[in-house]
Order: sequence, then C-alpha cells, then structure tokens
Amino acid sequence: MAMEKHCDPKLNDDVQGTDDNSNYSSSNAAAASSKNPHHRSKSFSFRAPQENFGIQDFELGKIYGVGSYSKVVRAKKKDTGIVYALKIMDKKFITKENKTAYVKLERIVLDQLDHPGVVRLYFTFQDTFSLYMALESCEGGELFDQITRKGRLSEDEARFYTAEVVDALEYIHNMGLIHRDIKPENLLLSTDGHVKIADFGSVKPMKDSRITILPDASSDDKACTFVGTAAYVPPEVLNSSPATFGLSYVLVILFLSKNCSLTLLQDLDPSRRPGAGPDGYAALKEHPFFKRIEWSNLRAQTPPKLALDKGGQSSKGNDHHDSSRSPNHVRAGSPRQNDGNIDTSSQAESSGRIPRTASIESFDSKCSCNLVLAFSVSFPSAGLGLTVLRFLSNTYLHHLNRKQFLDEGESVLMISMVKKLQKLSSKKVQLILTNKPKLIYVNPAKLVVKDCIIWSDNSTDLSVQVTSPSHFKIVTPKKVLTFEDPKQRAFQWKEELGNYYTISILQQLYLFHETGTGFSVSAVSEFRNVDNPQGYLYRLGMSEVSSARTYGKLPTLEAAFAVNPRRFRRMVAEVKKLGFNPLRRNFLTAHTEKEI
Ligand SMILES: Nc1ncnc2c1ncn2[C@@H]1O[C@H](COP(=O)(O)OP(=O)(O)OP(=O)(O)O)[C@@H](O)[C@H]1O
Repeated sequence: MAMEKHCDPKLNDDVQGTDDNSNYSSSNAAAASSKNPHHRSKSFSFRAPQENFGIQDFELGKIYGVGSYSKVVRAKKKDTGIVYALKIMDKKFITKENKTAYVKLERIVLDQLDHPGVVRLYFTFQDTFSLYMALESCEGGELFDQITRKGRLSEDEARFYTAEVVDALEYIHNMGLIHRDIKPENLLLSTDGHVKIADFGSVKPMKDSRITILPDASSDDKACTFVGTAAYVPPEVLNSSPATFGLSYVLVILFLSKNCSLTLLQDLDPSRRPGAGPDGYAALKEHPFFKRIEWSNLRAQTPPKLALDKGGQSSKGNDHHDSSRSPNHVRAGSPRQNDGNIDTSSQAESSGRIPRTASIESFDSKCSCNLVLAFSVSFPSAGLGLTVLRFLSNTYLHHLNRKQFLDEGESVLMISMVKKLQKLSSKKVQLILTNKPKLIYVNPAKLVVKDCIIWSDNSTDLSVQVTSPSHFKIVTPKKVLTFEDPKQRAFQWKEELGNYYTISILQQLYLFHETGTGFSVSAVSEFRNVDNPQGYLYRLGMSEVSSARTYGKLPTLEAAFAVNPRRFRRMVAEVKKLGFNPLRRNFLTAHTEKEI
C-alpha cells in the first residue's frame, strides 16, 4: 500500500469543531522539530494518509473489542478486499471526555512506528460523527484470551510470548516512547499467532523521543501524569514518580512451581528489578530464562498454536461473518442508549467480553500449586508486569474460590475490579455477574464474598442507575450499592444487569428473523441443546446488541413490537415455550406490555 503521502493531517480537528490551534500543519511540525533535535526538521507528512473514505466503503464484520473511548470492528475494504481492524471513535464522546489529545497522539505515534510487534496503522478517515483508524487486523485475538482459553501457558509458550513482547517494547522504548498501558487486552496476536502491541492512546513520548510530536498532540507534560488502566499500572506510576527509563518495569510471565512466591515479584524499587538500568534489555535478553530464544529472528519462528474458543474458532475474525450490508454510518464510543431504529444486519458474533469470563472455569482445580507467576524486570514500560500478575493471580484466585461462590453449572457473565463507594471511603471489590442471575462482590484480598444478590422474576427488585460513565448504583429493595468502574463501563453494567435475559432472547430472535436466517426451529433447537440455554442466549443476544449498536441501529423491543406486533407476540410465545419469561425484566413500557 502506498503510504507516503503528504496530506493535511486534520484527523481530529473536527473533534473540537475548530481548526485554528489544532491544525496539524507542516509549520507546526517544524516548530515542534526546532525544540527537539530528533523531530523531523522540514515538513511533516503522514505515512498512513488521511483518506476520503466513508464507512460505506467497508463491509463491517464483528466487533473485535470495546475500549474506553472506541470500538474496534473488523472491516473489509470493498474494493481491495483487504481486512482491517477499524478503530471507531465517536467525536462527541471524545470531546466530552477530553480525549482529543490522546487520539491525536495515538494517530501520530502509530503513524511513525514500524515494527512487526506493533500494530500497524494504514490510514485514517472521518465523517460527521466518527473518526476512524484502519489498523492491521489482529485476527488471533488478545493474548489474554489465549491464556484463559488454555488455562495456562506452558513455559515454552510463556517464553515465546514474553520474548516477543520484550522485543517490541525494546523497539518502542528505543523510539523514546513509554506505552503506559501494557495489559493483556492490548497484547494482540496476528493470524499466525505472533504478538502485536496495540492501543497507544496512553503513550508518553520521552524528551529524546525519535517520534515527531506535533504541538497540539501531547497529552500532558509530565511522564508521571497518571494514565493507563488503574488495575495494571506499576506502583511507581501510581505513586507518581516519573515513569522514566529504568524506572518502570515489565513483569514477564512464567509458570512457576509451588515453591515460588509472589513476593519475588513486586519490588517497589524498580531499579532493583532484573533488567533495570540503561542496559536493561540486553541484560534481560541474556537472562537464563531466554537462553533458547533466538532474538534475531523471533518473528520467523513458529509461535504457539492458537487455542480455539468454545465455538471452535481459532481467530477473532472470519470473512463469512462480515455483513454484506454496511450501514450508512457507524456510531461508536461509549455505550449509549439505543435509538430505536431497526437494523437488518445480523452479526451473530461474540462481543469479546464473554469468552474471557467463561474461560475462568477452564482452570484445573487440581493444579492449585501451579501458580501463574512472573518475575519482574525493569523496563521503560508501564504495566505489563503488574497487569499480568494481577490478571493471573486474580484468575487463579477466582479459580480457587470458584466453588465457594458459583453453583454447579453457573457461569460468569461479567466481572471486573471496581470500587465500592461508601460515604467516606471506598473499597476495591471484584464485581461478578453470573447467569443465575446473581450478582456478587468479593473482597479480593480476603477472598470473601461480601454480598450476594439473587434477583427474582419481579422486575422491580433490581435496577441500575448510571450517574456517569464510570459510576453506577445498583438499587435493590433493601439497599443501594454505589460503584465506580475505572474502565468506565457503567453503562455496560447497566446493560448487562438491567436487560438480563429478556433483551437478549427477544432481540436475538428478532434479528434472526429479520435477517432471514430465521429464528427458526434450528435457532430454537440450538438453544435447547446447549448446557446452559440462558447463558447461551444471553451471550448471543448481547453480541447481537453490541453489533447492532455499532451500526447505530439497535432494535428495541418496543420498536420490534411496533413494526410487527403479531410476529413479536409469536416470538414471545416461542420463548415462553422454552421455559423463559421474556418479559420478566423491566424492559417494555407498561403500555406495550399490556398490548402484548
Ligand atoms: N488491530 C486490532 N485487531 C484486532 N483487535 C483489536 C485491534 N485493536 C484493538 N483491538 C481490540 O479492541 C479492543 C479495544 O481497542 P483499544 O484498546 O485500542 O481501544 P481503547 O478505546 O484505546 O481502549 P482502552 O480503554 O484500553 O484505552 C482491544 O482490547 C482489542 O481487543
């Protein structure tokens, strides 16, 4: 693809509705260059051009993932057939959340990175609502999912992935950048299973960065400014000491025996971690753990085999799931209320949330001594270590305690570390929604279930109020629980809790029907055959809902009913035959409910 194109890089001008001081002109770039000897001196041109494409030029497929300010969707360019991961950002949302600088920075940085271990940016475009970045499609999914699907990595697998991460981080750091949000969700895998680092929205260019940073694209002045995912940042970032080279660190995944202790792992003084110091990478690469790694041709080596997900797919993307009908425009950004339109596109794919929770169950209880651990190495990177450590140890803890808080056949639908807010204090808790439906929160330190809410058919016994993208209240007749989700998933929690079952079953069936795949006997019998029909329907339904939302056309039950009351009634009857009461949640207005 011809990348070298001098262009007017106004990707984000529209975010602020102005192009005065946020115009990325060559002169601005030159001004920036004069301050930094490493900046390019004459003019600035993007390798990945800003194109005049529209979303209708793509066939959209499944949602790869949802971040705090974007959705990433599989998208095939109609004329070339090339598949991209389209990162879609809602302009209004970005402006509202003050993410403009991060978006600009990510665009500029990705544009200049060129390494097989870093996700490639090919081009950008925009329309009235959204900004789009066409990224290299990482069809192997997140490393996170591989770890959870496999239950654990073998030492060789851990070594290989770790080596590829180290290799890519070395490149990133040599370019003078600190990623600051290295976590399992941002370590992606190519189709053949090699690691690619993604999500440069939190990147911090160092003073001697070799990256051209345009003046309006720097997110903050100090490396110690807190960005990243709170659960995963290393202590020095949380403690606000500067995240300079040699101070931040990476923990490398290892499977250790029962003799190993977690205390190995968390030296608060980054300079004491293995690999610290100016020669950190060289020293690390020579560590006995990497003895068998050939650093010079890592990418030519055969990576670990990708584990299939429960549906038997090896990768996150499949052409045959692509929609043949692209919507007029795509809305992305934060989860939003539906707009009542009806979409005829069907995307029966997983939303990316569910597999990782389901896979918690794949941990073998007999291997309780096999802790997934890590050893720490000092790196100019933030977070991988604690990320891995926290994720793995949390997963392990879930595993150990699964029996304690899950009944036979019960599975986890949504889980996240949140803060439970009290009047004067707040506590970190693990909030877990199961398919019972049951909501529990666990004290992660003591591994004690602090509360358990099981709700009944009475739709008034549980409701969720969202007060901001990160804050929500769960209201039950007995109490009101207030939570803060640092990943800003308040709306997701509301959606998952509030629309439990009903929305999914009916919407799923509705979409099946609408798209001609038929909600038919086969769909219904498929539901009957699975072990856990409620959970299955729920997953299918939620993925339908997220796909539909991506297309800006989430069908509400209200809308479905309005379009064809007879068919709707029939659907309700079908669902009832399966033993579910589709109207059990407080979803339809009293009026429609009566009509039905
Ligand atoms: N190139 C890609 N190929 C496949 N999937 C991707 C790609 N880029 C991102 N994803 C998926 O989309 C998710 C969200 O993407 P990304 O992390 O870039 O968004 P974000 O809004 O910046 O998120 P965050 O909240 O982590 O800052 C990722 O966790 C990953 O699962």
